[in-house]
Amino acid sequence: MPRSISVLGAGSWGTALAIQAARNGCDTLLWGHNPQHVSALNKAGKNQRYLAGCPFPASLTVTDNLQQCVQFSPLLLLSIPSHAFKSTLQQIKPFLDDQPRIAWATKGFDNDKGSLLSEVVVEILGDHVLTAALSGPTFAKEVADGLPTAITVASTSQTFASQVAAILHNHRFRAYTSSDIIGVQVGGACKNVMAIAAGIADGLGLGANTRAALVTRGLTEIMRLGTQLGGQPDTFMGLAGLGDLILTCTDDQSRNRRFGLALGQGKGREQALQEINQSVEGISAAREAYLLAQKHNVEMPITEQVYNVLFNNLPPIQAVQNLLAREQKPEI
Ligand SMILES: NC(=O)C1=CN([C@@H]2O[C@H](COP(=O)(O)OP(=O)(O)OC[C@H]3O[C@@H](n4cnc5c(N)ncnc54)[C@H](OP(=O)(O)O)[C@@H]3O)[C@@H](O)[C@H]2O)C=CC1
Ligand SMILES: O=C(CO)COP(=O)(O)O
Repeated sequence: MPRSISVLGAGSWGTALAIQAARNGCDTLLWGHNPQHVSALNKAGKNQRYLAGCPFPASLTVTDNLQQCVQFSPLLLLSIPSHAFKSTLQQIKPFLDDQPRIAWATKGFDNDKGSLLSEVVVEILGDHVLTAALSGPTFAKEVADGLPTAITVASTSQTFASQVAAILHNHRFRAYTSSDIIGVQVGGACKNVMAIAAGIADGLGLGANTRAALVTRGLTEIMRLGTQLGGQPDTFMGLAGLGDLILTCTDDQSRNRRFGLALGQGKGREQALQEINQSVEGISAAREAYLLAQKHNVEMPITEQVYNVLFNNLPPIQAVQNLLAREQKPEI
């Protein structure tokens, strides 16, 4: 496979992944949907809006032309928010060749049907497409700054997983492979809901014990849903599970955690979103995970409380009380 990649989505994560691939000797084209933003990126040689202070390597260029981007490389990496995932696939479909290779770093579910993004790819493009999902504890800024990071690339094709991983892997960025594309996607989508929960608890000033309890019990319910959907238990103990859960529940670089913090401090949903002014994937993920849990009869009490705070105006402190009022039971 040629050493080239097209990255779709010029936000913080798409830009960081494009920088990483380009640094790794890959010809890289980054697509952004906003022509003014793309022109500013090309002019400045960096993404001031989303990744200030991280200059582009020479082998990275930016375009607003989707057809050009799709035809630039046989490997496409989507890093757009989940709400735009399906519509972007519909837009690229006419430009694809007969053996598309699609990877994505988006963390979330389909915002209409709650499907996994791998199911959306099959629905829109067919089941002949080679697919891979990237997930793990990876703040964009730290990757762009070249700080050591590890990620999981999951595909049902070991060969494709290795090809995608090789484009990104280097001495500062370890790209592991996995065959569990379901578990990796569920871990990445659901940890954002737990980061909102942990943020709410910290915003309410509930302390370190509460946070650790939420992370641990959060992992339990993510595993319940993930294994019910076909994921492997071990995946949830790995980078795309526990690794990313710890990262986003405990560090204020996480937008989901900061959103929860704001809610816990008494701010409204719209004010919190405005202050963050970037993707907060845990909001739609809370709704989709809650509905999936109902559909599959999976117990997800933390997700349910986050859903009620976000969509039924439940006061955050009442959500905590509801969790604490649950019946006593065995841990495992
Ligand atoms: N940031 C991170 O550290 C990480 C993020 N992720 C995941 O990556 C995905 C992307 O998030 P991230 O880059 O952080 O988000 P950002 O909020 O940083 O950027 C979002 C980008 O998507 C663009 N966008 C919005 N709507 C559309 C659309 N309809 N079509 C195309 N582009 C659109 C935005 O453009 P505009 O500026 O015009 O709104 C912006 O460029 C999410 O699923 C996130 O969970 C995963 C790992 C790490
Ligand atoms: O997914 C991420 C890190 O792995 C980024 O988390 P936030 O979207 O909460 O900032």
